[in-house]
Amino acid sequence: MIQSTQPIKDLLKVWEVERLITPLDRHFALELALVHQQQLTALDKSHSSDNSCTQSLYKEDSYSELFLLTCALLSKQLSQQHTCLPIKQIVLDNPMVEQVSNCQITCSHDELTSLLAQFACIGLVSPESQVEQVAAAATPIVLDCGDLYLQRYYQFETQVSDTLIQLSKEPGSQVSPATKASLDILFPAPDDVTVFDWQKIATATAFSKKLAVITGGPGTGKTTTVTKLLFLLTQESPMTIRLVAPTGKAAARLSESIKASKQRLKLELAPYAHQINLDSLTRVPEEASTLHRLLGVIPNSHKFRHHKDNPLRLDLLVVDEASMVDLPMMHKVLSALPSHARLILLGDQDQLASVEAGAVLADICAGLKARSDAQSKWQMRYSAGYAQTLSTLTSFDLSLFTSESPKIGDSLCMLMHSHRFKGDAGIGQLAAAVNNSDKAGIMQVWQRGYEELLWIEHQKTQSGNTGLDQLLSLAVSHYKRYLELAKDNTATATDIIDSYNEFRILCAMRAGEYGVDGINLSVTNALKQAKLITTDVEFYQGRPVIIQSNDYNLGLFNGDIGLILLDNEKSAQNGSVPRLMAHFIQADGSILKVLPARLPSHDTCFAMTVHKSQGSEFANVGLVLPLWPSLAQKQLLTKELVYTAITRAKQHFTCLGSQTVFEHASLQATQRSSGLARRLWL
Ligand SMILES: Nc1ncnc2c1ncn2[C@@H]1O[C@H](COP(=O)(O)OP(=O)(O)OP(=O)(O)O)[C@@H](O)[C@H]1O
Repeated sequence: MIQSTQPIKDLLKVWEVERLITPLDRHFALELALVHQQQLTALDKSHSSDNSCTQSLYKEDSYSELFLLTCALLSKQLSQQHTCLPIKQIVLDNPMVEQVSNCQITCSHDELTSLLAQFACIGLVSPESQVEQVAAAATPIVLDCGDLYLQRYYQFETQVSDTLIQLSKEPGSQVSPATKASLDILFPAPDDVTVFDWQKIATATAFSKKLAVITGGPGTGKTTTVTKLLFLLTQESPMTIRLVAPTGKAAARLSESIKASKQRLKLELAPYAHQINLDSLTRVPEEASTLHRLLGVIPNSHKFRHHKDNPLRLDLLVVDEASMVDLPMMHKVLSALPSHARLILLGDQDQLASVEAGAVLADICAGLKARSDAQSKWQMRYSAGYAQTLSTLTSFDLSLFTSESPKIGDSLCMLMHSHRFKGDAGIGQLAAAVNNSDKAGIMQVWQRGYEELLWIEHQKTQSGNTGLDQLLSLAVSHYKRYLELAKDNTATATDIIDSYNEFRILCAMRAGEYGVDGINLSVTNALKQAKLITTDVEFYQGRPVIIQSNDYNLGLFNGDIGLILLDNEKSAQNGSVPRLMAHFIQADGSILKVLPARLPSHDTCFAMTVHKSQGSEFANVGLVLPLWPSLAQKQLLTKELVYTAITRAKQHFTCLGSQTVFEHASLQATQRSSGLARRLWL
């Protein structure tokens, strides 16, 4: 059932050298092969008199070879952020997808599935088996519905889906005529009665359900909706509410948005002060923290203080930017949730999936699409009974959106109208066309010549790339402002950081001339030429830094961005000579200062990856796409990546690229193998 030019053990080394697998993948496969061998030896001893065909069959070398190959493929799959390996996706005549195949699996996918199901190291999940039984069997690998999992990921996925399903079945607050009256005040009837106010429907959902997932693109009103909901809830009874986001930057932005939203709500509700208790607006929390902080980091440990046996002390948890939350983290959050607590997930399901394994938010929303392709439209999926409840509460007839198999559909709400982008504005149009993989639409938007959009074509000549030069001039003109402000002793660190955040270059990848490394170097050189940086020392006034690893003791986390600035404040206090410190804005708006020498691993941050930009927004964004992407780079260029980059921009979006690469990326959707959508929706 397996043919190869060399033993798989040797091929693993070849594949590692060719970077088809990582050293970790090879190590992992060899370790599991060892466990397999030990189990065979144990079986051998216990069945020394047993001559059954199956026993002898599995001792054959080719079976061990197949097992070793399968383990390497599974590990590779996990390294690429999938949570499982669907056996049907294995390319039988070239499983490692080499230039020239060195090994083939000579049986069909079905035969392969049946074979793998019989390995002692692989636990088979039958329709009757319970999650606990599978865990108790403690096989390192699990085979469920044709998908192979590591036991750990299988547990994460099944427990996350079980908890979400359970939460979606439970009620939130009791609805009453007073709830309807308050909703009517919070959301005045639209002029056009045929237009549904999905914000009102989402608020009613999150009020009456224990789980609410409110998704939508930028500016669709997720924060506005959740502010109104929290206001409504605080009218009812006191509640401990916590607001969190995956990164410090996203938490700070959530805090800012809630504050602004509360201000707007106060003005909007002023005429109704005699009907609704405005005082409870002060009880709506504004402070947001990171998920790490919420769960309680234990220094030098990967475990958190809060977990199943020491749950969080809260009644309602709001998680913003949920698309950035990976499967293991979602598992930790759900495990730490006390049994009475309610959960609201906010996010944009079309954004890049999390940096680590899984695509949890996209999987949660997957059931609202008839098909998995980009053109398929979203459609709500309410149970008939709940549609009726929502219709009564909101006065919108939701009977059109019912389903005979709603599953978790009652807990979902999708906001589709962006209030940030004007209907005809370029950024919104381009983001929508890319999100729909609409090739003709993308071309039309670029050709319309919107003031908000600038296309720069790579123009490679013998002496350089004039396209890149144009982007660098743009970068110099933007970064000049904050670098000059940094020299002004009267400017505060917050002012300087705000000015720096007006512009950012985003790259599709890290390495290469057009990756983060190359572009950071080019921008630094351009700023030196413009005399805006006048030193070669590592830490200079105004150097932007991005943290690359978590340092729980310092309170700095992967992706945090700060500026090296003179600590004028301290010197004004004690009269000392100001010294350079790294300044970071915290989620609560305060500044964290760290000695540059104490910073954990970090890089310069004139340019950053699109991945790291999630949860942030900038007035002006410049996206850099590679000129001639390699095959591996092409796989990373997806519509989610381009969409995320475009939607980081509030005022101007510039792209340095070539038309073919932009088009290729916009037409390619991210595929993350996972069984979560199936568990939630089938
Ligand atoms: N129903 C509405 N009518 C008019 N303007 C609205 C409405 N809802 C939201 N807005 C405005 O749209 C802007 C974005 O709203 P909000 O911050 O709530 O969206 P969001 O989805 O949370 O955005 P982001 O994706 O940036 O987090 C705000 O200026 C808000 O005042």
